Amino acid sequence: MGKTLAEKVWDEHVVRSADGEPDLLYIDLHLIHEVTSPQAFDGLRLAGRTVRRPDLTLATEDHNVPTLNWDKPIKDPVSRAQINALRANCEEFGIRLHPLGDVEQGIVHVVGPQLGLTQPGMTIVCGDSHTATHGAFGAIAHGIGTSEVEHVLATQTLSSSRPKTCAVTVTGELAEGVTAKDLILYLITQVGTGAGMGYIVEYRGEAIRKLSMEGRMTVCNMSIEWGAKAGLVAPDETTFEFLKGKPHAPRGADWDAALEHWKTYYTDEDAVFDKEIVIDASEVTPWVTWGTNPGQGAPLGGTVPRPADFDDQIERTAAENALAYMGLAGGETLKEIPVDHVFIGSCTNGRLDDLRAAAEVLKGHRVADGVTMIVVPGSARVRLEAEAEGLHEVFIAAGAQWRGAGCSMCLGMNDDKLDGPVRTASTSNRNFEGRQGDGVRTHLVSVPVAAATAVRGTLSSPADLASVLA
Ligand SMILES: CC(C)[C@H](C(=O)O)[C@@H](O)C(=O)O
Ligand code: SF4
Repeated sequence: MGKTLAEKVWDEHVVRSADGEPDLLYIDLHLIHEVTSPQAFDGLRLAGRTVRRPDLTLATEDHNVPTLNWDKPIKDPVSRAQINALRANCEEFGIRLHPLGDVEQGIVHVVGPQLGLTQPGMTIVCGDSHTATHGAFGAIAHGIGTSEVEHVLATQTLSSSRPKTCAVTVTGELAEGVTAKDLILYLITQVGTGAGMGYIVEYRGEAIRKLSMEGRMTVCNMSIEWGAKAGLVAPDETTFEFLKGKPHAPRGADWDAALEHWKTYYTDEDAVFDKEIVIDASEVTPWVTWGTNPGQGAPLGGTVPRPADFDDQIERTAAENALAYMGLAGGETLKEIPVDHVFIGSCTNGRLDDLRAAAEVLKGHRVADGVTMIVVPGSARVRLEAEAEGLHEVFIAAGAQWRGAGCSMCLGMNDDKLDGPVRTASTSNRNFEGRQGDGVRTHLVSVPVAAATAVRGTLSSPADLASVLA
């Protein structure tokens, strides 16, 4: 019997396998950031260990960094301590770090791909739940806990039970104006936030093949939001084109050899998945969450559901609680819901393509009165590339704030936190209670929807801007 893509990659990395025990896997790339690494380094120190492969380990500063005055000393004492600990640990253990001010500094899941470090067929881990982003290149990539970070630092291996495999086949094509973000939000609404538990998911089918690498990263990024251990896409010409010429991509004869090998990473015709989900791309429309988990979503063109719409008692209670937190009754027309803030950024939607899409919508428009909009590039390189194209001028002219790179308002671990019962439209991946600050009500949306919402002041799609004077 043939193998799935995930099985091929897994099998190539097994160092030791024994009946009834987890496999020991070799790890090709270990990414670290300031939040989940300090105790791991403490553990190494206590045990008198070194880092086994500093050359396969890369650190960046992302969660705790300020996006204003990022060239000045960090004011917040907690954030400063986190960043200083990372710097000291990287220095002591000989790990390459991209600190604030470095062109490669940025969100760990933006930095790996932009450097060409993320490649097909690799195993990639990071003490961060959105590591599946790297699966877009046909890698097995997933989050690990801090004790596992220590284990990987010390041994470059990870003890891991072989997950089951799941295929999400997206047939047909996404309609004009419908993005990868809408697709993944739609999927999670359909299957629920627990459907992927215990699985490595392969996203496949026509609509996935047509996505750019950025779109594939957006989809894979949110794999954890429906419980999957990892999400991946088989590499193809789009992948190879993206990687070619990137700083760490192979060159010359090495490139040819790599390419030949990368082309073996696909699911064999006769391979069998443990679970299959089929989605019709033509049913996906611009999507928005109304609740407090990424599966509580609805078409932007519709209304907020009422608790009574849910047959399942657990879902009904969850909807009641979510609506109460969100300050909604149910039944509201989504496009009439006013927002206070708009956040464009995060490892889901903070890449150059996303900023281009935002600028395209904002060009010639103004952010609505009473709305604050921040645009946060996923990395310093993305910021520079955006500025070279003049995108920042579009944002500033529209009245948005143009910031430095980092996780920013995706989660309240830095200065970019909001306070109180304010409402945001956010291109990030989590709308949990308190995620963007105490009491903050988050609606997850795509980049074009976020930009259009900033202009109209209520949840909107770019098509709605026709009626707004430029
Ligand atoms: C801080 C970090 C451990 C966390 C994660 O694992 O995902 C963060 O990145 C998040 O998005 O909530
Ligand atoms: S941008 Fe958000 S989701 Fe991504 S790593 Fe940072 S905090 Fe986590």
